[in-house]
Formats: sequence, C-alpha cells, structure tokens
Amino acid sequence: MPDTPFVPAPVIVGDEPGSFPHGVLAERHPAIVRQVRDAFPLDPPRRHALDALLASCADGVVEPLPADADPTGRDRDRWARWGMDAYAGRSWYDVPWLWAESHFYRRLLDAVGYFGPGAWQGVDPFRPAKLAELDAPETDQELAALEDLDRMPADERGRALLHGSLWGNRADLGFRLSDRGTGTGDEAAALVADDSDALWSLLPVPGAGTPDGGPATLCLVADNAGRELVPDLLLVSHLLAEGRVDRAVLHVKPYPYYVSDATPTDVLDALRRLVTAGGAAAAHGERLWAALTDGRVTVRAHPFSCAPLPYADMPGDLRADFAAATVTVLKGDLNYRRLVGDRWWPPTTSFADVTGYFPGAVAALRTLKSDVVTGLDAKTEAALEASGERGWRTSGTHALVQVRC
Ligand SMILES: O=P(O)(O)OC[C@H]1O[C@](O)(CO)[C@@H](O)[C@@H]1O
Repeated sequence: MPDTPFVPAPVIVGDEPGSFPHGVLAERHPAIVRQVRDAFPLDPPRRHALDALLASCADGVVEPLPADADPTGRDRDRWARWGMDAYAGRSWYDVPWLWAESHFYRRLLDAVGYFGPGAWQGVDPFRPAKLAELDAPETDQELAALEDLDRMPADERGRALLHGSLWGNRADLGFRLSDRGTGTGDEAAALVADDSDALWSLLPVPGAGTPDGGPATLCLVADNAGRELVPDLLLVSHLLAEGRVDRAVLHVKPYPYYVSDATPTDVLDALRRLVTAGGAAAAHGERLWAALTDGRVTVRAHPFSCAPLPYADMPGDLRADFAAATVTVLKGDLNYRRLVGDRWWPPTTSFADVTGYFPGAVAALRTLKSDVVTGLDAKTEAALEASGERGWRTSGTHALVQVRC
C-alpha cells in the first residue's frame, strides 16, 4: 500500500466533443447497433427496440432497465446496486464513461431479446464476427507457426507466447517467429512499460519453488474471444506444461459484452479450434481439454465481470478468488481501466499505488486503446508526447506489461 495517500484523478466522462470517449458514445455505439441489426433477421419488435437504442445514443438519457430485463430480476437488482438510481435520467455523455459504455451493451442485449423469453434468448449478437475471426486464414497461419515455436528453448517459447497473448489484445496474434513475435524488435520498442521479468519471477519453473512454496495458481482475467483468447489459452497451456502453474482460473464474461469479449461459449469455440487444428496447436488444445476435465483449469463467469465499475468495488467472493492466486493477470484495455480506475491519471502515477487495493500480485497485459495510463517513467512519457503520434494512447500501437508483486 502507498505510504502517502494519492489524490484520485478525475473520472473520465464522454462529454467533450472531439475526445476519444465522446467518439465512442457518439459514433461507435450507433455503428455497433447498425451492425447487429444487419447481421440478424430480427423481428419487428426487436428492430424497433434497436431503433429506440439508436435514437437514445444520439441524444437520449440513461433509462432504468425495464421490469422484464431478465427472467429472475437478479440482474436488475445488480444494476440498481451498480449505480442505476444515480444515473437514470442523465445524459449518456454526463455519467462516467465506463458506466455509460457498459450500460450500452446491457441495453443492446435487452433490445435483441438476449435475456428472453423467446427465440432470441441467449443468442450472442456478436457471435458471427467472433466465429469469422476464429475461422480466418490468419488464424491458420498463426497456429501453424506453433510448430517452429515448439523447437525453441522453453524460456524463449514462453516469452513468445507471452507476447502473443499481449499483442493478441490488438486481435493480432504475436507469436510469429520473428523479432516482433519474440519481443526483440518493433513490438519491444512499442512497449511503454515492461515488467515481464517480474511476472516470470512470480511463476518460477518447478524446483525453484513458488514464492510461498505452495501450488501456483494463475487467475487469468480474459478479454476478447477469437484471436486474443487463442493465444491466452496457449499461454496457459505452456505454463501448465512447464509446471510454472499447477492450476489456472480463467475469468470470462457471463454474457456478450464490448462486442468481442469472451464468454464460456467462446472458450469452448477456441478450444475446439485448437483441438481440431492438428499438430502443435492440437497438443495445446488437448492439454487444456484434459486440464479442464480434471479441474486444474476452471472457467468462471462472475456477474461482476460485466459490472460498470472499477475492480476496487469488487465483491468479496471475487476478491477471495484473486487473493488465492499466485498472480492475477488482467488482459486488455477495459480490464486495465477497471483495474487502475477509469480516470485522467497523470501517466507517471505509480501503478503500484493505484493497484494497492488489489488482493495479491497483479499483472496487466494490455495494448493501449483508451486514454487511461499509469506507471510510465517520465522519460517514456516525454518521448511519447514528443513523437507527434497523437494516438499513442488509443490506437493500439503501444502496449504494456505491468506488475505489482
Ligand atoms: O478489448 P479491450 O482491449 O478491452 O478494449 C476495449 C476498448 O474499446 C473501447 O470500447 C473503445 O475503444 C474502449 O472503451 C475499451 O477500453
């Protein structure tokens, strides 16, 4: 914990035209609604509901969830606890951006009938795009590259797979057998912070023992399905194979979220993709299949994974899960925003300080796709600002590995 309390920076809201958050609310969300409307032969009630959401995105206010928002009413209660009463009736642009974005996805699922009853219950509106990504020829190529990876020394292979998982967050598997993939070329230069040595030291090979001498458990809080989840699974498989972890808990979303976020169904799709790929990819898939079967790997879809709140507000059972892990690795931009708080932190704000509340060791693997960043040294920040690259915070061209032990 920090010795001196730090002053939280302002929470990000999307009220400034021309800003990145404003663009997401004003342009990206309507585009997502149109994409979903075009992807399915939805019936008139659902098309009207999507049109109403489109109108609301343009100039509307946050509305309470309808009485039939979910069959049990439990999700409605959760949203009440998560701030609905405070934000209902206010403009999407005036409430915390994280809250507004998360709520948008909840409304979208309502509009398409995801929570039922009816034929559309449980139909993931983003599934066609997720499956197309898994079936893309690029995925074949990336899985084929695993054959060469298998011939590398284990440490090098581990680093390549870590970078694959990291850059997979840009939907770009990074374990290609080039300088980029192994982190010694362009992609290494694109790292604005790199604590990967600290991460490896938390998960030593057997014999060196875990820091507390007990079995090593990895919590991996996944982000996107498809071409991010595949390298995440490969990394877990590698860590199991090397004995660096004995168990892994994979946290995914309980329902479709932020377009491509992974759900339990997406885990099964990715696993099947590996198992049926043949060669080295299938060996990874089979290892994971066995580990799921005997309980060394478990999948959790905690409701808080779709909460519009920072992890600082996590409930006790989730806190206990993370506390029991040797290290919790959070993937992606959204998880990073929730980990450090979706705030206008000065980039040199200490990552250790802002994550001091998190139970146990924590690592972030993220490409930068929003304004939030912490833990940069002053030299790196100055170089990025001087580079003239306006989008370094938001374009996904830069990445970070940050660890708080
Ligand atoms: O998939 P990731 O890495 O979590 O990124 C999602 C990011 O995309 C956005 O939804 C829009 O760019 C951000 O708000 C969010 O942080």
